[in-house]
Amino acid sequence: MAERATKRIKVIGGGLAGPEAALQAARYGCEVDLYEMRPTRSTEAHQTSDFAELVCSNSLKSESENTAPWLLKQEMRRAGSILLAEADASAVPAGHALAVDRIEFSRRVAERIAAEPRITVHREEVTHIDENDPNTITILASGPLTSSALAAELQRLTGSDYLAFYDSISPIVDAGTINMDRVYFAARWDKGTADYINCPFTKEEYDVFLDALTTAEAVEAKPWEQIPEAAFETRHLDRSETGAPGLDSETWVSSESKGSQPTPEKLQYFEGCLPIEETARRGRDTLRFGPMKPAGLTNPKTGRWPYAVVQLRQENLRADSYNLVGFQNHLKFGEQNRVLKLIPGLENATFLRYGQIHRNTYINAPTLLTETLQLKAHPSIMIAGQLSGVEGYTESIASGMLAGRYAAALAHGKTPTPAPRASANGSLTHYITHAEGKKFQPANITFDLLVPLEEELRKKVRDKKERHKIQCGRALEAWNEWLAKPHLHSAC
Ligand SMILES: Cc1cc2nc3c(=O)[nH]c(=O)nc-3n(C[C@H](O)[C@H](O)[C@H](O)COP(=O)(O)OP(=O)(O)OC[C@H]3O[C@@H](n4cnc5c(N)ncnc54)[C@H](O)[C@@H]3O)c2cc1C
Repeated sequence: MAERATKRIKVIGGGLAGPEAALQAARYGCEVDLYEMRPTRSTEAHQTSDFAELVCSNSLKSESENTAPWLLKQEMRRAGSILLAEADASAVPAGHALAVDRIEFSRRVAERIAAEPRITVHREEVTHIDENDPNTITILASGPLTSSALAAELQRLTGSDYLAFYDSISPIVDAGTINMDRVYFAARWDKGTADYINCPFTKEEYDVFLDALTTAEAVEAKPWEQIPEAAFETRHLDRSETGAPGLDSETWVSSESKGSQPTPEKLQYFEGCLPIEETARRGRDTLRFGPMKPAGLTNPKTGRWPYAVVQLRQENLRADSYNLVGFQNHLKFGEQNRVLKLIPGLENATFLRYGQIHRNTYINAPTLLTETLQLKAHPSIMIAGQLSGVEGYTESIASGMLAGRYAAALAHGKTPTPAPRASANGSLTHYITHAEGKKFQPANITFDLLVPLEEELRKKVRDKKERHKIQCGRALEAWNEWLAKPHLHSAC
């Protein structure tokens, strides 16, 4: 039984990081107030008032052993991440990836929160944070779509400007409206189970589709999409879903640009992270070698790879809806309905959701945050989730998990010990707190962030997979040691 903490924990945000932080802090004996503004006030992307709503894809990325997303999840499982456990319990078939039934996932998280007597839920927008309250540790986990009043409050506290960048949503199609005679199930290179529906194109079909896509009408930029006159770089981050084997069928790519205000005609996009129509404009074959890559996807009807392919990934356990992998876009809904129906097999499709693009907010963590996710200027305020500069569902949950544990230690009058640098969790934190402030970009977990192998070992082990295996082994060892440290247990 955990001993009672002397300070309360206030968690702002009922998305992914917030509930995980709240549940962790409660588990370690703290009284927690969890604030969520929905349904009173919603964001541009959320559609429900549920906790832990996945606003876009339903994938928590790769489960392939010795990949970076797998490593992060393994560490989280060992540390007892509550949301990841509920994600595991809500899993749907998705080849090498962990994808979840989003409704079931949210329902389970809500159940866990309701069952925790130490958590009090407040359905209200937080617009003020008292940095001088000696009795409260605040975890700010209000996400990439933090309400503007709270963003202004954050600016007051940090004294620095916030950033805006763009992020995209792929369309979802009603499975019952897919013409199954024209499509086929297959796993790329026959690796894993054949969970993806593939829509095969001939050259003629591809040409027609490409012409329609590149000339379709785009949405005008809304006020919330405008990039503010940022003090440092403005950026765009996007996901390009590839479905490639060995990957988690989802690769987030980012790059940066110095931004000026976008015009309605032309939003600023970044190399390697474009909406599908922008990628298509790069060249007639760009899609065929990118998100519409047919390699390894043999069509059983022809025995050959098609000219190009659109992959559909299962959305929920009932398998009654699928998302169009990599088809985030910024087209008008009517135009999407017209253009996407040119995809073979989707000629009579009903789209349950169209692609969209949204503003995101995050802080300049290298300047503002300590390795235990506390604001340097106000140590009783912590930042977790996407707002802290990590990128992705799993990374946001991981960050909430760490914040909850650190906050619990602080509430018990202990000094939290940061996650070890060698671990995936520690590497993510190390990245956001040590990257160059001026060029800071949010990041997913990748091997680039982990401690590299010594030069000698690198030369000896030529195979990349083998090197990754060694890095994962070292990370898990360091993580286990950290988990076993008494300072964490003394907080419970
Ligand atoms: C449009 C979009 C699509 C994305 N798609 C993906 C994807 O497909 N895959 C992926 O891995 N990542 C994706 N991300 C990135 C990121 O993983 C998610 O945004 C993730 O939900 C971040 O978790 P979080 O807990 O930090 O924030 P959120 O999950 O957004 O939770 C923050 C919560 O805080 C609440 N809130 C905001 N302001 C206040 C306030 N003032 N008072 C009280 N409550 C407040 C919000 O209502 C929200 O519920 C996407 C992001 C966006 C914006």
